[in-house]
Amino acid sequence: MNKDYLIYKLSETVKETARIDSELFKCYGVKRGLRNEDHSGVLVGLTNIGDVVGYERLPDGKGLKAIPGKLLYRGIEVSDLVHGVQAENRLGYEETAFLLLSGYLPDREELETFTDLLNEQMVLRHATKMNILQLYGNDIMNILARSVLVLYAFDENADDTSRDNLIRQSVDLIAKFPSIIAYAYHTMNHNKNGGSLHIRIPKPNFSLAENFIYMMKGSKGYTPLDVKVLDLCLILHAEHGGGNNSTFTTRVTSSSGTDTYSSIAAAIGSLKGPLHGGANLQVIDMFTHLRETISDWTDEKEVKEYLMRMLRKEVYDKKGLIYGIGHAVYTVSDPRALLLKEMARSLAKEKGREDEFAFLELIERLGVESFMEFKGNSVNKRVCANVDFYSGFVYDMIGLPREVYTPLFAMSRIAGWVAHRIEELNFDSRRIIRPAYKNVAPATEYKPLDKR
Ligand SMILES: CC(=O)SCCNC(=O)CCNC(=O)[C@H](O)C(C)(C)COP(=O)(O)OP(=O)(O)OC[C@H]1O[C@@H](n2cnc3c(N)ncnc32)[C@H](O)[C@@H]1OP(=O)(O)O
Ligand SMILES: O=C([O-])CC(=O)C(=O)O
Repeated sequence: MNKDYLIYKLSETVKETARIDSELFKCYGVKRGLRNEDHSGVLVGLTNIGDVVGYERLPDGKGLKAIPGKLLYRGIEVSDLVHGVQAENRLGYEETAFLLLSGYLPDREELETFTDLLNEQMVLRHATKMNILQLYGNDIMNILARSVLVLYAFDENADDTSRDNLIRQSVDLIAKFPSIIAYAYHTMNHNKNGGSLHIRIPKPNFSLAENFIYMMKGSKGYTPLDVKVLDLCLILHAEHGGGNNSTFTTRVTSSSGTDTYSSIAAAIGSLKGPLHGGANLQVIDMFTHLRETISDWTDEKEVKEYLMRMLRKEVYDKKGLIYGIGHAVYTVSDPRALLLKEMARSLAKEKGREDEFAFLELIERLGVESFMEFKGNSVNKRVCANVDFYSGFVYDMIGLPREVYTPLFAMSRIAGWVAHRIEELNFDSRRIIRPAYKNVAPATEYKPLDKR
């Protein structure tokens, strides 16, 4: 048989054999996407780390009430954390990572030591650097996952899941992600576009945010506000409870007892998806498309009509989605998007890009409005802009290339992932995560090869 025909035939067959009638989910009480009928998530675990709040339960099980979103890291509201460091005119990602890992805010001495430790470990050893230079590829999330898997080979205690070792590995990964991503970008840019191969050594006195921009752009390529905004992005993306797709992936893989590198590589793969962390790229592509397609960026009628056509799958990528809008938990607002939007506004002023900011803000407002008109009654859910809505625009204003947008999410979220991995492996009553699937295929008899 022709091999291409076989692939075609398999694909045609799968059309039928991979199909599950949606009615069957109702019939067997199966929660699609581990979500209840009212859109709330099925409760599958307990955690002390992050808390994501988007609705309140009405008394007597009478449904959910949409409320402004709240995000707590170890019991502390993220907005308080952000305003706290801003009031002291400091940067805050290192403190956030410490908080997530340990469960408490570091004192001055602990913070200084932790920051020194991160800076020390940010410098990649020669073999790791050489490995990144050899990793050919078009996607930094993929290169990052492969680099993380290679770190396994350099770790003499890679499979040890004792608490001490997990903490050691966690700090090491938080420190190494910025260098891996920056070097991977320069390697890819060199291989694909003939760009210069910059291998800058991170500076011991820089914050993690500044070191990343420095490794990407050199010492003359950024302003203090760029560093402040990137640090804010890192604080805001660091953790989002146990249920988000990539953290849940970390928890599922950790529960089997696998090594840290395998578990984190899986989480990177999850985060890359366009419905999760990869949405920051989708938003910027959609924004670029709208900038080019909409003739008057202030014409609400023109913008809204186009967004409605997107929802009807008539234009753009014809997937029926407005990227950066909607969330599995948040309803009225995503607190991270609100904080990021205000930073984006200040940065747009500094960079002279206020027109684009105003256009993005209009897309946000009309995107929500169009969604509610188009889907509102059928899905009975309020939507808002999520954290991915403004992040790509912010990175673009800092002058970071689109290839690192989703990796930047990983660079921050690694703190949340490792905190959840440590929790998953350290409670007494833990069990391997192993839910059930109901088989709905009819029984079929085995036939010998020459009777098929
Ligand atoms: C860091 C993050 O991961 S934040 C999320 C980033 N992702 C995006 O921005 C992509 C666009 N948004 C989405 O796809 C979704 O809102 C998600 C994946 C974030 C959440 O999905 P869910 O929780 O399953 O959404 P929910 O159950 O409330 O959706 C209900 C309906 O609204 C639709 N919907 C949700 N968001 C959108 C959107 N942005 N545009 C169009 N339709 C949408 C869903 O497709 C679903 O339609 P259906 O009932 O016909 O199947
Ligand atoms: O919580 C989610 O499902 C997705 C999200 O916003 C995140 O992981 O930051």
